[in-house]
Amino acid sequence: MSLSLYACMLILKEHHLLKSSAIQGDLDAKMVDITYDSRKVKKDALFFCKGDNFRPIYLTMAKDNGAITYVAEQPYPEGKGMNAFIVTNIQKAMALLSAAYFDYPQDDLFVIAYTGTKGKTTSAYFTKGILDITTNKQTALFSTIDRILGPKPEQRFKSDLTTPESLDLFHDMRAAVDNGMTHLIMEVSSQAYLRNRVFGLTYDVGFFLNITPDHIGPNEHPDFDNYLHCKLQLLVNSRKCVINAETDHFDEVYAAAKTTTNPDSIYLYAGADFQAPQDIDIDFRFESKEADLATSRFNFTPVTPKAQALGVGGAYQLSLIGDFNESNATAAIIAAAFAGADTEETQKGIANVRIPGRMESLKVPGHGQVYVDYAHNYASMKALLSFLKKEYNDPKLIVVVGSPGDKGVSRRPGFAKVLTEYAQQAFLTTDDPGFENPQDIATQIDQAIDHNKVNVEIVLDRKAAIKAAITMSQPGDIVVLAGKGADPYQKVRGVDTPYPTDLAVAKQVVAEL
Ligand SMILES: CC(=O)N[C@H]1[C@@H](OP(=O)(O)OP(=O)(O)OC[C@H]2O[C@@H](n3ccc(=O)[nH]c3=O)[C@H](O)[C@@H]2O)O[C@H](CO)[C@@H](O)[C@@H]1O[C@H](C)C(=O)N[C@@H](C)C(=O)N[C@H](CCC(=O)O)C(=O)O
Ligand SMILES: Nc1ncnc2c1ncn2[C@@H]1O[C@H](COP(=O)(O)OP(=O)(O)OP(=O)(O)O)[C@@H](O)[C@H]1O
Repeated sequence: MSLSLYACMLILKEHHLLKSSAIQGDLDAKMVDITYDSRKVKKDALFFCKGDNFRPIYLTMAKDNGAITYVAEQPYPEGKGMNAFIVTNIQKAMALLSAAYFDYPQDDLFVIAYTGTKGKTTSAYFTKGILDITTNKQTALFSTIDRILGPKPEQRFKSDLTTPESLDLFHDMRAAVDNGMTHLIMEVSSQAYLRNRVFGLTYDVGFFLNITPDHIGPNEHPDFDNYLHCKLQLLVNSRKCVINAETDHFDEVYAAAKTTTNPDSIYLYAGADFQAPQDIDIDFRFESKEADLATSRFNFTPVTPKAQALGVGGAYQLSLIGDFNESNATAAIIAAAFAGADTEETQKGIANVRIPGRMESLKVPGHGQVYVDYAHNYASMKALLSFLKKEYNDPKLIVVVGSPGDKGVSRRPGFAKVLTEYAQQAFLTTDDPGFENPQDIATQIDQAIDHNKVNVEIVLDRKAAIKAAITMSQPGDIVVLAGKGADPYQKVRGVDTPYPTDLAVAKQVVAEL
């Protein structure tokens, strides 16, 4: 892979990003490496000076290590003797130049993108389950949990971000193409748009699953309007748009899709009981059928002619319970149909999908049933707890939960509200406290709980909280270990401190009972 100075200049000029440039020699000179990390620079590299924590010394290091060109929002004396492109927006410049450097790998992939406050990972995994059959395992996945770039075990690794930095994104897309992948399913966070990680990227099909307040606060979105605005960009950048008609802010969401997409290429889905406004045609409906505590069954019905043309209507079964997962599965079925899956492949592929940390359960002899789930805001906890209340016929709910530090501050009153509405017993504990004191976070949640309705204990040691919850539970009770899913660490003061996972801790507790 390589990129010439001339190509950089043209791309930056075309997008009106170039403020000034300093070229040391021949414009045809080529960069054969690209990075934003001075520690990874190789000979003849293109280096991006970006980030809140960028220091000019990194440019010195990059130059010493062989970088010949830098891109930055201001000139640096440390870059003397190098080629320089000074740009108005480093994140946009990095996305565009990275796509060019890796030779536009998105053009060789059918790209399906999901955004939404909840359900991205689940929908992405359901889609992968189906398309692995349709494409014979030639489907890549960029999710919060894993990044899968090929069929071999060494082509799969844990994700650090839901949506990678642009340079990493295009690097991994190129690797996926080189590994023979033909399709890509990716989760797109609102942060990805806020930070221009996906700037210039167009998806073949883009999904808007839902939106509720989250990710608002220092280091994230300044307010809900900004959060919504960022999420809407996914639809603006999709060739076909698929929208959950039951989402809050539907009118704004539909309007965003229409700005760049003809209504013929916009599809809506909803549950069977959803009353749509008169001027709206729902293209796909799903309807719950009988379910047990291990399996969910539902019918999926294309209603309009354009939906029927996709041809994947029928009866479906999931190994992941929760009525919200039928909505996620509906999105996945539509995505797979656009990618060419038929009904049989879709039914087979989706039926056995399980996702680490989502609705994992554990039977505990002599005690209540344990559920581990990644629900970590008001909307997802409400979906989870109301589902369990209904399915288990109003059991006693014992919930272990904490709220992270340094972000998502709105989750704290949200947890207090949902615990007051549904739980009988809560153990407030630690969940990625970052640079905050976990006791303060727990106290903030506790203060907003109605103690006439819920008994609350603060047990900061998460393992001890899980032990206390399981030990006190009686047969017929439900113990919910919420918020961490399958996370194998606690983020404490900038360090990912190893943690065995909630399910592993629960199993250990049960073994010792
Ligand atoms: C606020 C935010 O999005 N920050 C991301 C961003 O950081 P940044 O651009 O400010 O970079 P930085 O960490 O300040 O580093 C400064 C620069 O110096 C460089 N450096 C550093 C040391 C050195 O010796 N040499 C050197 O060159 C670094 O490589 C970097 O380029 O780019 C980094 C990758 O280059 C990300 O790791 C980082 O995500 C942080 C860790 C993060 O937690 N982000 C969360 C909020 C996030 O993005 N979450 C969403 C999901 C949430 C949602 O649904 O919205 C996600 O997509 O994961
Ligand atoms: N459609 C939905 N509506 C409401 N809650 C949901 C929905 N889908 C999943 N959830 C809940 O949210 C949790 C997280 O689900 P999932 O990981 O699929 O979402 P996500 O959008 O990837 O979340 P995040 O951005 O936090 O990583 C699940 O464990 C479940 O409790």
